[in-house]
Amino acid sequence: MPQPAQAASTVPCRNESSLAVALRDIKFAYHSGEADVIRIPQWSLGRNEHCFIAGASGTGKSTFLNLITGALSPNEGEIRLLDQPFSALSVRQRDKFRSRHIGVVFQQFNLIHYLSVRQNIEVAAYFGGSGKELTEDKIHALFAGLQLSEDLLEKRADNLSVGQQQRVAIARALINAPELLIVDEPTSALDASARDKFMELLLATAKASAVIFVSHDPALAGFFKYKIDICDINQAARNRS
Ligand SMILES: Nc1ncnc2c1ncn2[C@@H]1O[C@H](COP(=O)(O)OP(=O)(O)OP(=O)(O)O)[C@@H](O)[C@H]1O
Repeated sequence: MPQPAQAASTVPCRNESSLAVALRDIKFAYHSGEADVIRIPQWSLGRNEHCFIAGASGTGKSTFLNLITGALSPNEGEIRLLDQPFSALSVRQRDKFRSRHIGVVFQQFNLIHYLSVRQNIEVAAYFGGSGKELTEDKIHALFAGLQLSEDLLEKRADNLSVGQQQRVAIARALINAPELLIVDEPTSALDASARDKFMELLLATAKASAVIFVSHDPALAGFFKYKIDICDINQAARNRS
């Protein structure tokens, strides 16, 4: 069960090599000449640390996640992931880095609906460089950890319940044992007891990864030691509100 929510806390500073994410002097606007949507002088997350990020609509949570996954590039500043200069990599290098080191669970899960569950996971494993034999073992372990029946493996993704899709999306995100897991508001379709169970499974399965978890739902903050409001780190949102 979640612990009661505590006051927002930031992740303490560490030396660079122990960090999963390090942001410095980040500025981002969607169009040149427009006001910045993101302005973060400094923020970091240690390896194996799990951080909950809340924030009102429009304060830049999705933009922040897109910068960290490399879907967007900062106009200024540096993003280092796992002690690598991620934002300075070419698009191709960034794609490769993402496949190998970052797992993402999207709000809408983004499973490939016409592929089977197994194929969805194998595609991620292929791009992440995991071997086929290893992948079978990992699927087995992940399905056990996430309490998913292996009978689902040959089902098409669009024939799953929402709860099953969520857990398959986590299995897919974790198949390459990513050092960094990014989760964007995945519990909105669940009732309170299913949501708590989901959180427990997710965080236990991702124990060895750094996790950034974004949600509107303050009830989920209690699952995390570190919790912040995006406005605590994003000066652009703070100045707008
Ligand atoms: N593609 C885009 N082009 C221009 N502006 C955008 C674009 N996407 C988002 N914005 C703007 O950037 C700001 C931050 O949006 P973002 O989606 O990151 O917020 P959010 O905190 O994730 O919101 P929500 O909780 O509603 O999903 C908003 O003012 C939004 O209008």
